[in-house]
Amino acid sequence: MKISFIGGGNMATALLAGLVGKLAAGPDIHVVDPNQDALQRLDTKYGVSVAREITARVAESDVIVLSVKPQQMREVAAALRAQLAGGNPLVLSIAAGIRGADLSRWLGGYGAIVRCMPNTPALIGQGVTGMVAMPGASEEQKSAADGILRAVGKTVWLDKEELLDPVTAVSGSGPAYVFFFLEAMQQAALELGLSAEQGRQLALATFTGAAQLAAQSDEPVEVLRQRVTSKGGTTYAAITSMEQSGVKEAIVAAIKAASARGREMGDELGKDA
Ligand SMILES: NC(=O)C1=CN([C@@H]2O[C@H](COP(=O)(O)OP(=O)(O)OC[C@H]3O[C@@H](n4cnc5c(N)ncnc54)[C@H](O)[C@@H]3O)[C@@H](O)[C@H]2O)C=CC1
Ligand SMILES: O=C(O)[C@@H]1CCC=N1
Repeated sequence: MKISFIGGGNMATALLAGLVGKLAAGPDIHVVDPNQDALQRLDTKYGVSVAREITARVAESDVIVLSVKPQQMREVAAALRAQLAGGNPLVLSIAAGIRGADLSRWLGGYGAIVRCMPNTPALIGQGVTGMVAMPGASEEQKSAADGILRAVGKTVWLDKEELLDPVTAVSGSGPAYVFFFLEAMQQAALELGLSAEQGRQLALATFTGAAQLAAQSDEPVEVLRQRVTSKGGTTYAAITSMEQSGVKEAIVAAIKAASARGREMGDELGKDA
């Protein structure tokens, strides 16, 4: 498979890590980014072909991954539009918020588009990606998109594009919530007298172990939580404190705020001047 990435930043790097040597050889991957340092890093690490601007080379790809910031998508689509004339590669957008209809319009009515929302654990092959296809994407192209994202983790297909904003809020942004919770656990460990290294080991192993236990269990997470919580014991003290502080409500509100922001970005950035 020949794949081009427009934008060689964090997320493109995470995807490349899983793809190179599996779905595509280094030289069959082309990365466009104005940042010479980013290109140099990717070329050295993966032996990909690189360029600072979109050229005809991009149109020779089977799949073109749009991995720039949402705010750069319109400008990138305008530059890509001329190169797409006559061809039919799959355009795979990973940008938060940007809607398929807007992207299609910016690309001159182009139809072969799949939108997806990966997350950074893709870097270690443990990502999860929500995906939705626009009507002009063929079954073969959907399957190619699925293969690319499965090379870096799991995929979840959606039948409504609106659901990508909730997916962005839950799993796209989700690693940041986990890191935030880990930060809090590590801070508490330190304040209670453990060393930074001890706190890091205890917090990380607890998070990984509990997540794997939940994934392998048939029981709801609520039941698993209750099993840790002896009446009047230490966990009870902690959960009671969290309930009194409204922690669950705050997390639900935060994730809803992320979803609303995705929708708002779609409204703002999709508007034609
Ligand atoms: N970081 C994350 O956890 C996730 C990010 N995303 C989406 O991925 C996209 C990229 O995000 P990041 O990789 O975090 O951003 P980033 O800032 O690390 O990467 C963006 C790259 O695009 C390059 N760029 C800027 N203008 C360009 C142009 N005209 N042509 C080509 N390249 C250009 C920049 O030099 C930079 O290397 C965003 O749309 C974001 O919504 C999706 C899922 C998760
Ligand atoms: O924060 C953001 O907008 C992007 C999308 C999901 C993760 N990072």
